[in-house]
Amino acid sequence: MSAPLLAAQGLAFTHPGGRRPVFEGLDVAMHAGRVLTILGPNGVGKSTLLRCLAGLARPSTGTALFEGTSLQVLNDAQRARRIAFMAQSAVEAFSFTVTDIVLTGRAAHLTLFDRPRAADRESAARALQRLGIAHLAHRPMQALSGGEQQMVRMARALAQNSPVLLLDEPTAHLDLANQRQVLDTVRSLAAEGFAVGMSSHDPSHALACGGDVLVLGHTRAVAGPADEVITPALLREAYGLPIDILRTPLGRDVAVPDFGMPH
Ligand SMILES: Nc1ncnc2c1ncn2[C@@H]1O[C@H](COP(=O)(O)OP(=O)(O)OP(=O)(O)O)[C@@H](O)[C@H]1O
Repeated sequence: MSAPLLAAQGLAFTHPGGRRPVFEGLDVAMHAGRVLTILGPNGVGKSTLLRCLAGLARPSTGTALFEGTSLQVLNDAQRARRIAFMAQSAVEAFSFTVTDIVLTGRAAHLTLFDRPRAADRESAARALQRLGIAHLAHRPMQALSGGEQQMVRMARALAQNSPVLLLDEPTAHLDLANQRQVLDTVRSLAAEGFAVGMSSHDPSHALACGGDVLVLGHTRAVAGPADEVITPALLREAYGLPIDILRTPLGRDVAVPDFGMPH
């Protein structure tokens, strides 16, 4: 396989004043044309890791490298031209329209005094189209549902057109069809050569995207190709309940947790 676009070795992160590291000794490699899905229970450190990989949080040990260059030596615009990051939640300037919000994803391609050009507007429109939300373009962000806002924030990350995309729970708040839309988009971005990293609470998403997976557990992290690493035993270890891997009539492997049964 080619050299990774984004890589980190021996990464550790401890919150200021924190007694224990959130994680330590983590190795991560993201390749062009491949998806990396980060799985693991609540609070295990998925968002923290994504923020370290995006250069938005400073690891206590190790550093993330984009094509061998430490993110720490890049300024905000240089970093944003390499890595687009979608946070799990964000406070938006709600009076803006959806198009205005998506256009902010183009900021790294503009100087302080530039107004968005036709090409920036086209990028924004393409990102909305791609996620099937072009009809929302002129709506005020304020008037959208939580799931619609989430799709808009993903469109903003797409409009940034950076070779690495890091998406923190891009399927949170979404109905099943919109989860499918996001997964289709993630797969097609990888097919176009982007390196896409995302966190998820659903191991089926990692199986559906293929590529690599990093399963963060409270005692260890396991990484490798999704179809090899994701086993019922590892999922049980990570989440603490029985989880089967079943094949659907369409031949897709899905992870099915045992949620118990009615009394
Ligand atoms: N500012 C902070 N100070 C101290 N600890 C924090 C702070 N922010 C987060 N944490 C802790 O860091 C750990 C990792 O949090 P993080 O948000 O990365 O987990 P996560 O795996 O993304 O969780 P979730 O699946 O619930 O979104 C958690 O135990 C959390 O309580």
